Amino acid sequence: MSFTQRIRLRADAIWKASHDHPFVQGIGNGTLPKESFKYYMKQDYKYLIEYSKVMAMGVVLAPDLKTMSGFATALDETLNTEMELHRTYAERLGVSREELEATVPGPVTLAYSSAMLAEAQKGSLAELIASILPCAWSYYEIGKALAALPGALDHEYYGEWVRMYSSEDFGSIADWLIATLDQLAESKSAEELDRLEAIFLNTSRYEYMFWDMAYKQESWPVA
Ligand SMILES: Cc1ncc(CO)c(N)n1
Repeated sequence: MSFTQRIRLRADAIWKASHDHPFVQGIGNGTLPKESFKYYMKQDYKYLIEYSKVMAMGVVLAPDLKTMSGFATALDETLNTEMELHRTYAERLGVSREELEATVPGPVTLAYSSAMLAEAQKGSLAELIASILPCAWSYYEIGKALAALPGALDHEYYGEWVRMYSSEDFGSIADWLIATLDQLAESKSAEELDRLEAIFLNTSRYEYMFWDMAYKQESWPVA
């Protein structure tokens, strides 16, 4: 079993909880309230700005040109393809570009972004990838699972979201991160692998919390 298969298995209960979350299921069967989706899109836009910075740090930490290029591709895909989805939905929701960019990050958005940035700043590429892998990988799994539900891909409102995250272009980034982490893991000690697993489990938990935050449109308890 590869290292990433091992940590994916350890995170299985968390990933299953995300998959079963009413927010995720609501995108798949079209019943998600638009207000929750609007809140999510705005928060996710802010999250993706920080996620992009982490990938840019991947370019800096990369040991060779091929790896630099992989992070540059992932960065471009996020800033110019994935975030374009958010900009398109914002327009449909009547949210201006200014309002979108001025979104105040909620508690989970801030905690999750900060956790990724902190791992990236420690200077090890493996830690950086372990922290962002649940993001790319779990969305691709969710995208594919929802795409298999009848009508989800063609849904007039949420179909575009499902098409984005089930797409091969999106999945190829997850596959590349998986392969890169497995390669880096080969030269790590057992202690270092445990540490990578702990990072992966933590950001997997944040993925669940992000869905839950969006469903509840949770904001700071004191404004
Ligand atoms: C919170 C979150 N995790 C993962 C992705 C996938 O890029 C996303 N857009 N948002």
